[in-house]
Amino acid sequence: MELYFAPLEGITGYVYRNVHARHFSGIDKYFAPFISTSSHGFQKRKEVRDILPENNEQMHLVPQLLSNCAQDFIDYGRKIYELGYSEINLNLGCPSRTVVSKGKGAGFLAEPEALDRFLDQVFSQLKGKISIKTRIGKDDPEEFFGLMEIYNKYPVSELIIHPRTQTDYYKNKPNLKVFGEAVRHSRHPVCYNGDICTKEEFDNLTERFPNLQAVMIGRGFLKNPALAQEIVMGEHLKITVLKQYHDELYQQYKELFSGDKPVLFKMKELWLYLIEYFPEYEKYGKRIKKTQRLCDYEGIAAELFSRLRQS
Ligand SMILES: Cc1cc2nc3c(=O)[nH]c(=O)nc-3n(C[C@H](O)[C@H](O)[C@H](O)COP(=O)(O)O)c2cc1C
Repeated sequence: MELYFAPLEGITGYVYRNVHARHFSGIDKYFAPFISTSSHGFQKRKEVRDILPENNEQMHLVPQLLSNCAQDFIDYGRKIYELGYSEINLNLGCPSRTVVSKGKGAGFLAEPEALDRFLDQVFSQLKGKISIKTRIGKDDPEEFFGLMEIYNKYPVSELIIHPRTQTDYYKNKPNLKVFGEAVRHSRHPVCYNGDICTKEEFDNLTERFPNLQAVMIGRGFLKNPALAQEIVMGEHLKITVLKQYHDELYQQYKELFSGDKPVLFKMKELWLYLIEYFPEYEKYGKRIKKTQRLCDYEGIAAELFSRLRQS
């Protein structure tokens, strides 16, 4: 069974992925955050930079596209295969209102006929591997049975299922009953995604579903960046390595951005998840959220690591 690092837009860009891959092992594939297609081709240099092979040498990367236009997907897809990638992932899970209102991400799930036509055109014209990351419906988990029939018609290389509906966002619990039905009825290898943050949660899931191709983890890896090696090799997170990982990430963001604000923005987003690992995390979490200057941030981070060493 393989372990995948989920795409987390705004957090797991190439700088983050490289730092993570340098300090922690056990990840079979990293998925890049989505690139939204348009009829004008790649729009932002930032998007291309994120998936350039020279920026991703230390990992197996799968680029992801967010699209409801088959021709745009095909045009972007060809460019991505030309870069040397063997797999592209289609995002049918993003629940954000701006994405859904355009009929993309999980919004596309509400239009099964259009989705069927989209997949028909894409699979007949693109010859590389295409995997799908999907939620189980727009509003109702029952939608998934119809969606499965559509997915089963095409040579999808892997079906990654986050068993929530779009309207669930990240609330409620993943629907393991519907996920189990999907595992039984899918023609394709299935990967589970959602709410796995500890080895115990991983073990419970894989005991219940022993035939999964892979498990994809997002926030769990942000909370404990050594979780994959803990699952695979029983190696727990070491404070020294965690500190090196933090320091290198911080350093790289300082080199990349000018001014305190964008660096703090990136680090604050990371701490939203990482903080739970530290003692008295609520108090420190608030202090990090409030900081406006890098020098103050550095003081709080140093205090957090020294508290962790003492605990
Ligand atoms: C901040 C954030 C950004 C995300 N960005 C993406 C994205 O670019 N593409 C995608 O398919 N899913 C995205 N997701 C969803 C995650 O990949 C994943 O499916 C979700 O967090 C559930 O898995 P987890 O419980 O292991 O985190 C994002 C989630 C969060 C919280």
